Amino acid sequence: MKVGIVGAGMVGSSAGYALAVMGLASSVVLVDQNHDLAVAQAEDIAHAVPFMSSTIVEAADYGGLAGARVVILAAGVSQKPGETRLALLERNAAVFKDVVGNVLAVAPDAILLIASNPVDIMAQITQRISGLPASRVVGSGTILDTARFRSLLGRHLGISPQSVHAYVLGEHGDSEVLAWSNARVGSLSLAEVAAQVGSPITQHVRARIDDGVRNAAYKIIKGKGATYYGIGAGLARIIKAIARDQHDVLTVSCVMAEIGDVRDVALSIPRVIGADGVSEDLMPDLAAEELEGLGRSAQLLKDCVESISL
Ligand SMILES: NC(=O)C1=CN([C@@H]2O[C@H](COP(=O)(O)OP(=O)(O)OC[C@H]3O[C@@H](n4cnc5c(N)ncnc54)[C@H](O)[C@@H]3O)[C@@H](O)[C@H]2O)C=CC1
Ligand SMILES: CC(=O)C(=O)O
Repeated sequence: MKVGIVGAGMVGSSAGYALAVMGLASSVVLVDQNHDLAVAQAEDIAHAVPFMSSTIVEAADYGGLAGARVVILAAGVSQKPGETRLALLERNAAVFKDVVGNVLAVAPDAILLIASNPVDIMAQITQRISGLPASRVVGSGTILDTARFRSLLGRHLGISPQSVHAYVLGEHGDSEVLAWSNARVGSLSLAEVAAQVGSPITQHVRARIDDGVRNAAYKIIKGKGATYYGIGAGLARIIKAIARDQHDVLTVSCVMAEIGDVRDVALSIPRVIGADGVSEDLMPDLAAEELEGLGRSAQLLKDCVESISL
């Protein structure tokens, strides 16, 4: 399977690296307006391949994306320390006006996997520009926030994050909702497991984990300028579900006809994803305050998307 990546910066190259070392694609093609950067990233990643897989990694112009089953869109600007994701909207919307048309001109059948921020709104803009069905325009959404939540819960409990089933919903951003009420570990409720391992989820623990998830990007960007390993692996995980038609449940962002009182908005809930993109939305049963938070998140995203003229 060929995977294209537009935007060969930190996020795009990290996704390319993850795909190559995991051997999830037969070919990865990097495209960037800075062609020299794309060439350098492709070469560097290609030098990891002999240790891990047989993926062919190349840089190209848009023509090189012909035949790609999935194209990751990671082009545009990223946050400076202290800047919100929403502050990037106008600049990245302008970038996508060119990028989406260029991709579809050569890869009309591809699934578009959006990473650029603010990712929910960029996914919605991409769907509008492309006219593709929502199922084929997939934002990475809260896949990364969900991983952060599982990582912190797992660390608190002394249990592998892969055995923690907990989701972050709504915006990939400040208004996101940690779905504590239906978090499970193995097949047990979080409270049961926490009691059995002697690590209760007190209000203090909950606040610490919430802060660790919600503000992770701000802290990492302050420390090293950008986040990229987490999302690189997250994008590769979504592509694994597509490449192997796994029908996995992942929190990705897609335009939904309605959520609560808000119509036509992209945000994350658990969704089934396979070879054709998203096939099902799985709306979880939430506590009242989580449902209210999700409604506020949806309304905020809707207001932002309406503020942008396309
Ligand atoms: N969805 C998520 O969970 C995450 C999203 N991001 C977002 O991903 C995006 C990329 O971040 P980084 O890779 O760190 O930025 P970066 O600055 O390292 O890379 C962006 C690349 O886009 C290229 N680019 C800009 N305009 C272009 C155009 N018109 N055509 C082709 N290429 C173009 C630039 O030349 C640059 O190489 C940002 O919007 C960032 O906020 C970052 C981390 C996590
Ligand atoms: C930058 C970003 O969106 C993140 O790391 O969550």
